[in-house]
Amino acid sequence: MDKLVETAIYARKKAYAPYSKFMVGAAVQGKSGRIYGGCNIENASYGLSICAERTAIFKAVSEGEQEFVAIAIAADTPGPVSPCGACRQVIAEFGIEKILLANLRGEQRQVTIEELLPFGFTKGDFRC
Ligand SMILES: O=c1ccn([C@H]2C[C@H](O)[C@@H](CO)O2)c(=O)[nH]1
Ligand SMILES: [Zn+2]
Repeated sequence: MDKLVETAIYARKKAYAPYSKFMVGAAVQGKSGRIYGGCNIENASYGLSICAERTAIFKAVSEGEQEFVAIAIAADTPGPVSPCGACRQVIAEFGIEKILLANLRGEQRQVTIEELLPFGFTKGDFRC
């Protein structure tokens, strides 16, 4: 199995999801080669919860990584997990080209950000 998917599955085990009980893991690889894992972290004030994808990307950025090779996302879903709109927007921000969606049954699908977020808002939209 792809190492990035394996890391996402491992990161999922750390999820803090007492409310939804839906555990998600992600792993992003920076151009430096380093891999950063992330999990979803929920809150009693539900809206403050953060997804696994954004945890992983924000961890990486806070470590100085701003260019990425790929991201993998994994959850216990019937098919490969589909990231939420907020995470699609953050993936688009960093132009991550290789996006691997996976589940725990070993099903995997590679998609592009254009497929996930067609006609998305980008920094190009407010530069005149
Ligand atoms: O791609 C996804 C979809 C959902 N979640 C989290 C948010 C919330 O904690 C829980 C249920 O939506 O799953 C993620 O982390 N990533
Ligand atoms: Zn999300």
